[in-house]
Amino acid sequence: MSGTLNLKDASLLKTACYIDGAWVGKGAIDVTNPATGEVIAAVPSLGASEVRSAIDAAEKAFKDWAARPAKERGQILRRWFDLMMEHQDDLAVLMTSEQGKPLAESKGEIAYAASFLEFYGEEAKRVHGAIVPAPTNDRRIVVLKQPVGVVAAITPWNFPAAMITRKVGPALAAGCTCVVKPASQTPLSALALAELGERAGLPKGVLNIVTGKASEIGGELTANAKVKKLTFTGSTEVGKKLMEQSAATMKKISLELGGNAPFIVFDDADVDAAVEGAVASKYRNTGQTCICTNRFLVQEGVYDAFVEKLVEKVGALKVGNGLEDGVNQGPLIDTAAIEKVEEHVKDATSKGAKVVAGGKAHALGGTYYEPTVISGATSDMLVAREETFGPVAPVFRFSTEAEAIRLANHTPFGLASYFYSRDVGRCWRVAEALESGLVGVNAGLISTEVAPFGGWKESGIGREGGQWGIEEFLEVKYVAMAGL
Ligand SMILES: NC(=O)C1=CN([C@@H]2O[C@H](COP(=O)(O)OP(=O)(O)OC[C@H]3O[C@@H](n4cnc5c(N)ncnc54)[C@H](OP(=O)(O)O)[C@@H]3O)[C@@H](O)[C@H]2O)C=CC1
Ligand SMILES: O=C(O)CCCC(=O)O
Repeated sequence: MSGTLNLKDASLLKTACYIDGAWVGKGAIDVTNPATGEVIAAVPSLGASEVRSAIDAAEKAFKDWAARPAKERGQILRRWFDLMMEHQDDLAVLMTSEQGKPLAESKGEIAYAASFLEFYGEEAKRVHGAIVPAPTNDRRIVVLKQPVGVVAAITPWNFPAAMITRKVGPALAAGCTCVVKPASQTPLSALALAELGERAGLPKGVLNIVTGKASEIGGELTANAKVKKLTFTGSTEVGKKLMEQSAATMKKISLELGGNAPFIVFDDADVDAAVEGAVASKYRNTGQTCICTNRFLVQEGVYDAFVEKLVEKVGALKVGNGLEDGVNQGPLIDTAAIEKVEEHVKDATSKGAKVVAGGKAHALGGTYYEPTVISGATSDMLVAREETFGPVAPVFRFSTEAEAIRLANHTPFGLASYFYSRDVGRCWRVAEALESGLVGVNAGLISTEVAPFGGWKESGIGREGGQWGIEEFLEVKYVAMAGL
C-alpha cells in the first residue's frame, strides 16, 4: 500500500489499532481516497471489549505518567513535535490521500497539528496552583491543579491530525492518558501519529487509538466510569448525544461542534482585502471546516463590487486531486456531503437567488463540486440556517450596522464570525456585539495554537488552544492547611 502512496518512510502507514503499546486488529473498514474512489487501506473494526481494554491500559498508565515531572512529559511532547515536522511530507501525503485536501493544505495542517505538541510541551511546566490569603492566621489556603485522569477523544475527518493533537497535546501535558477514536474516513493520520508518539518515547498505555463502529465505541467510552473526561469535535447532533450519554458518569466534557459563521463586509471595508479573506475563509478544505464562512453579509454600497471581485477570484481556483500541483480545491469527503451542497444550492435558486459562479457538480465527477457564489441570498433559504460544509458562498445584502449584527447573531450557533471595516470604533463595537467564540476582524484565517478556540451557544462547551486548552484536563483542589 505504501508503494501506492510513495511514502519515504513506509512504516508510517499503519493499519492496526494501537492499544497498550501494541498494534492490534486486522483491516475490516476500508479507507477510500475521495479524489479517486480507490481503497488505500483497511483498519480494524474494534468492539466494546477491545475499547474496554484500551481504557484499562490508559488507567493503568495514568499513575506513572501523572507522577512524572512536567518537564519530562514536555520533553516527550517536544520530541513528538520534532518527529512530526521531520515526517511532514509523508504525513501530508497520507492525509491528502484519505481526506482529499490539497497537499499544501495538508502540510499546513501537519505543522498546525504539531504546534499543539510544541506549545503544550512547554505549557506542561506552567500548570500553576495558587496560595490564597486566608481569613485567619492559623491556616493557609492552597489551590492545586491535578490531571482529571483517563480522557476519551472523538475526532472528525476534516482535520485528521490537528483535532487529535489539539486534544491529546494538552491532555498528556496535564498528566492525563488518552483513548482516541478518529473518524472512520481518516484513521491513517491518527495511526501514523501514534507511531511517531511511540518513537518519541510515550510509555505504553499513555496513548491508545481505536477504530470501529462509532456508536459501539462511543457507547463504551461514555458509559465507562474509568473515563473521566470526554473531548469531542464533530457535528452538533452527535455532540449532544455524547453529552447525554456522559451524564450518567458525570464526565467532564468539551464539545467543539458546528457553526454558521457570518462574514460581514461594511461599506468602509477594503474590498480587495475582504475578498482575499473571503476566499481563504470559505474555500479552505473545500468549505469543510466548522469555522468556514457560511453566510456573507455585505452592505449595499459595496455589494456589487464585492460580488464581482469574489466571482473573479473564485473562477481562478483550480479543482482537482489534491496530490497534483497547483490544485486549490479537492473533492468533498463523500456523496452525502455533495448531496447536501446540491440541496442547498437548489433550495436557494428556487427561492430567487442567482448562481454567479459554479453552481453544479464539477466535470471531474465523483465528489468534486465547482467553487460557487450565489448572489441575492435571503434568510428564508437553507444556506441561512444550516451549515453547508461545502464550497458555496451565499451573499446576503444589508443596509445598517444594527441589521448586520442582528442577522449575524440570528442563529443558534456561535463559533466563528468575521467582519471587514476600517472604522476603529465600529471594529470594537461589532467585535463586542457578535455572539461567537472567535471573531476575525479584517482577517479570514485566524486559527493558531496560542489562542482559545471554541463556541458559544450550540457550538459547544470548553476551549482548545492556548493557556485555556490545558485547563480542560485539570481538576482544581482546594487544600486548607490549618493548625499552623
Ligand atoms: N465541528 C466540526 O468540525 C465538524 C462538523 N461536522 C458537521 O457534521 C456533519 C456530519 O459529519 P460527520 O462526519 O458525520 O460528523 P460526526 O459528528 O458524525 O463525526 C465526528 C466523529 O464522531 C464519531 N461519531 C459519529 N457518531 C457517533 C456516535 N453515535 N458515538 C460516538 N461517536 C460518533 C464519528 O465516527 P465515524 O467517523 O466512525 O462515524 C467521528 O469520529 C458535517 O457535514 C458537518 O456539517 C463534521 C465534522 C467536523
Ligand atoms: O473544523 C474544525 O473542526 C476545526 C477547525 C479548524 C481550525 O482549527 O482552524
